[in-house]
Amino acid sequence: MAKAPIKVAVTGAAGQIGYALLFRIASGAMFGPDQPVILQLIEAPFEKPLAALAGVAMELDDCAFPLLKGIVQTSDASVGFKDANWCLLVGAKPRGPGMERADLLKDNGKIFIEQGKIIDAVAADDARVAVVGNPANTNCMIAASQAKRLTPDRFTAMVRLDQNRAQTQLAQKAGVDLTEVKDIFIYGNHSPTMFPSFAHATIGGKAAADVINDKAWLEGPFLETVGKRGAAIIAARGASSAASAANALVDHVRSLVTPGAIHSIAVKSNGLYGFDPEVWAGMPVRTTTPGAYEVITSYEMDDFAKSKIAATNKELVDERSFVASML
Ligand SMILES: NC(=O)c1ccc[n+]([C@@H]2O[C@H](COP(=O)([O-])OP(=O)(O)OC[C@H]3O[C@@H](n4cnc5c(N)ncnc54)[C@H](O)[C@@H]3O)[C@@H](O)[C@H]2O)c1
Ligand SMILES: O=C(O)C[C@H](O)C(=O)O
Repeated sequence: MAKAPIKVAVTGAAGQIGYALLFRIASGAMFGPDQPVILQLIEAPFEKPLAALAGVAMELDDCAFPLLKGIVQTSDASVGFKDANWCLLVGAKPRGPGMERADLLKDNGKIFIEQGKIIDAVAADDARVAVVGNPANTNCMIAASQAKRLTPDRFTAMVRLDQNRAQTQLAQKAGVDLTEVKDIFIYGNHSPTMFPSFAHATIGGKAAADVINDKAWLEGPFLETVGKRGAAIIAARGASSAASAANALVDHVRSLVTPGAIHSIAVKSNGLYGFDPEVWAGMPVRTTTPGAYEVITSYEMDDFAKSKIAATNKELVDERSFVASML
C-alpha cells in the first residue's frame, strides 16, 4: 500500500539554498523513493520573495514529481508549520555591512523565538526540526527554548556540511576515494571554531592519522580549511554555499530517518564531551528509530581535542549569553 504523504515545512524557501533543496526533497532524495511529500513553503512577508516563491512552485509543478502531493505557499508561519512532520529552518537574515555578530544573533533570535513558539503550537506530534539558518546552533537553541510540547531532542542544527567537507579534505590528502574515509565527526559550533575530530577517523580501516602521517597538517591546515571553507566559498562565489548546503541538509535528514546511520548533528549537549549543558553542539550520533538518535559517547578526547572543544564551547556559551534576555 502506498505510504501517506508527510508534510515538510521549509522556511526561506525562495532563497538560494531553497532553490537547491526543494527539488531534491520532491524527488525522494531526502525521505526515500517511496515516501510522498507535501511541501509547505514559508517566505518572508514581502513582495519580492513571495513572487520568487510562486516561480519556484511553478517549477516544482513543471517537474511532475510523482512523490510531490501538494505545495503550500505562505508567509504565515502558523499556516506553513501546520501539522508539519519536518520543519527545515533555512531562512534567516544575513549579516549586513558593519553589522556585529551580536546584532545578527539578536535579529535572527527574534525570528527563531517566533518560529519555535509556532512550531510547538501547530506542528505534528512527531515533528522534527532541523536548523540551517546561521548562526545555526544558537538559532536552534533559541527555537527549542520556546517549546513546551516538543522536547529538546526534536531540535537539531546542521553540521553535516562541515563533516562532508572534512571527509573530502582527508580523502584528497590521502589520495583515496572518499568512501574510504569513515568516522570523521564535527564537534561544536558551525563556525570556524568547529572541531573536526580527526583522531577517530579511519581511512581504509586504519587510523587516519597513521595513513596521513602528517600531524602538523592535521592540526593546522586541515582544521583551518574545513573551519574557513564557508568564507572561502563566499570569497570565490560572491555568495554563500547553497548547493552543498542543501545537499548536506538532505544528508542530515536522510541519516536521521535511517536507523543505524552514524553521523554528526548539533544537539542539546546535556554536558557531553565537556560542553555547557545548555548549548547545541555538534557531536556524533547513531540514529535509533526514524527521527530519533543517541549520542555516541565513547570517543576519548586527548589534550589537543579538549582544548579545541573548550574553544568552540566558549563561543557557543558567548552566543547564548548574547541572547539570554530573549529566552
Ligand atoms: N549551517 C550551514 O552549514 C549553512 C551553510 C550555508 C548557509 N547557511 C545559512 O543558511 C541561511 C540561508 O542561506 P541562503 O543562501 O539560502 O540565503 P538567502 O538569503 O538566499 O535566502 C534566505 C531566504 O530566507 C528568507 N527569510 C528571511 N526571513 C525569513 C522568515 N522569517 N521566514 C521565512 N523566510 C525568511 C528570505 O526572504 C530569503 O528568501 C543563511 O543564514 C546562511 O548563512 C548555513
Ligand atoms: O553563510 C555562511 O556564513 C557560510 C556557511 O555557513 C557555510 O558554511 O558555507
